[in-house]
Amino acid sequence: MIEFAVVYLIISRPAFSSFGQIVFRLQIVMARVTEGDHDKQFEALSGKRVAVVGAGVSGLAAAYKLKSRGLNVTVFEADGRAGGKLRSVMHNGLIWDEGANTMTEAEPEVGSLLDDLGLREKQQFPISQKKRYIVRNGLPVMIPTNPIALVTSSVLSTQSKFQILLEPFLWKKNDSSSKVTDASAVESVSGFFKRHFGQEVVDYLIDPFVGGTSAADPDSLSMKHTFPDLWNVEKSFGSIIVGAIRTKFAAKGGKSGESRGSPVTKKGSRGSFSFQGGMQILPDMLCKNLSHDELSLDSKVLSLSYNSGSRQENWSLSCVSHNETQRRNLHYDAVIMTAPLCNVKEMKVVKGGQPFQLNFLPEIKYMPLSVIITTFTKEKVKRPLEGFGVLIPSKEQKHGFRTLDRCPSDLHLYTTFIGGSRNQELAKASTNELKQVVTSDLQRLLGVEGEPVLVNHFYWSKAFPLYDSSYDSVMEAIDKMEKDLPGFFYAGNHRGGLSVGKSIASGCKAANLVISYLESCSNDKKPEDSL
Ligand SMILES: Cc1cc2nc3c(=O)[nH]c(=O)nc-3n(C[C@H](O)[C@H](O)[C@H](O)COP(=O)(O)OP(=O)(O)OC[C@H]3O[C@@H](n4cnc5c(N)ncnc54)[C@H](O)[C@@H]3O)c2cc1C
Ligand SMILES: C=Cc1c2[nH]c(c1C)Cc1[nH]c(c(CCC(=O)O)c1C)Cc1[nH]c(c(C)c1CCC(=O)O)Cc1[nH]c(c(C)c1C=C)C2
Repeated sequence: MIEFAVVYLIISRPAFSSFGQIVFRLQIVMARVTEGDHDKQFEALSGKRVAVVGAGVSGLAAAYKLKSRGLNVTVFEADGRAGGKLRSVMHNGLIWDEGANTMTEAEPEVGSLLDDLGLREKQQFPISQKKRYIVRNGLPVMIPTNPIALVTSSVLSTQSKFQILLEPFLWKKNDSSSKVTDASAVESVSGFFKRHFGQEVVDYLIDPFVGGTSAADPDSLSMKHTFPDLWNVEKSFGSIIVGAIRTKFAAKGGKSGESRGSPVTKKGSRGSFSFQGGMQILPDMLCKNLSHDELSLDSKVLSLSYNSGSRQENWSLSCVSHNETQRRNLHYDAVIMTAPLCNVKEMKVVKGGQPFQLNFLPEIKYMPLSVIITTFTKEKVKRPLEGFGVLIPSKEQKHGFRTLDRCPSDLHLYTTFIGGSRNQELAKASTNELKQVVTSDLQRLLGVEGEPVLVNHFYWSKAFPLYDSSYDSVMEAIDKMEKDLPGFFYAGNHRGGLSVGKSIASGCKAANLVISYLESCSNDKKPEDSL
């Protein structure tokens, strides 16, 4: 049976707005407070060289932070372009994204970066942000966003609605939690939500949600790694509903207090956004800050070598261009690695002249995904739907729906994601086959007629790493690399979350760790230097 998550998104340009000025002024005030600290850091770090491997959003954010602290950075990118999973296309007046379509500002690092880059005025918020749909009985139904909407919604049966309301009394403990081995650590997302809310909630809310945020299915995903906050809520409160209410009240209580009431929380509350020109604007702006020598495109890192003996530039790195005409060997004081772990595994690492085997890095499963762009003239779409998008639960795929909108006035543009854990084979299908699938779905879902005006296909063979039950071993392996290799730091979407915001935060955290590491190195060397 064909099963996959299907989506479409409607974003209408004229309704986007921006709040650039107010936020920018706030940021200038904060910069003054920290000016003195920056001067000291500049002194301790000047002349230090850091290699950043990968020019995805995590690597570029790390490089931006390091450069703003006065460090010399070089970003190495295997591809001929920067951006990684952020990839926008402009064609005949149309703009679409073949990678991430939107991002949020839940992480404070994102807000600071948008302010610093002057990107506030380019932010675009989709209209009808909260109108998200799932397909039930073949029709799009709006996902309830508050308890009252849940009661009146047709997404769930009355029994499931009662089960949600009574969850504080009815939720079941994880049977395995009492065993000696902490088997609860590998509980699946579906197991966890079934214990709290029942199977229908898993099938019609959780399954489409995880499909639309990781292209995975709830049986394969580890609860601990996919929803760490909810995992901890259960540990603290037992009931998710009780935990959510108490956390919300605690947060409201804190808002009035100066120290806790962060402007970021307020900014972040506007939800998902993109930029005029698409998501690619973000890596493009980050690249603008780097000189030609600081961004080395078409430079695949093949090997890294650490030598503790030398007082400076302990790391040497070799890279090669696509056609292997250019091979270089360069020296650095620290390395931030942001390449996917499957690529790191292929690298040769040497420590103190001896091979440092990376065979402790586990095999990671990756989700393949095809992104299909189709446009239809407006008169050919009989039942247009306004909103953020539609997700199709696995259970509904028996209806044959497998199938996002951002466009000029006479066209509708749909972005359809096909693939994910339940549908790996179809993701690899030909453009023509996928065009038929998408057109047929859009026909049933939105009443489109005839053939699309434009079809564009982009295939990601490894779109997302799967945070499955074995992900603890992945985290342990990353920790081991960092512990055994001084000055080596790992960042990106394999650690702490898949989203653009979390990848940026991960890059910024790695940059902070590099700064602390280099400061500690320069402190250690001072007495020796004075000899
Ligand atoms: C189709 C799709 C849709 C998505 N939608 C969203 C969304 O709407 N919202 C959201 O928040 N997130 C979304 N995401 C997730 C998000 O885009 C990514 O998780 C995030 O951009 C990853 O950034 P990164 O820097 O960690 O990794 P990447 O972007 O993967 O960057 C890693 C870089 O390392 C380079 N590299 C690899 N090996 C080497 C080497 N040996 N030497 C040098 N360079 C190397 C790669 O070429 C790549 O450019 C989506 C992802 C995909 C694929
Ligand atoms: C298969 C459909 C997909 C759609 N987007 C993605 C897939 C796989 C990829 C993706 N989208 C988001 C993220 C970040 C996740 C995170 O941890 O924040 C990723 C990796 C953003 C996102 N998409 C949806 C939600 C609820 C979120 C979280 C942020 C937000 O609330 O805005 C749901 C969703 N995904 C897609 C659509 C059309 C859709 C809503 C109906 C496409």
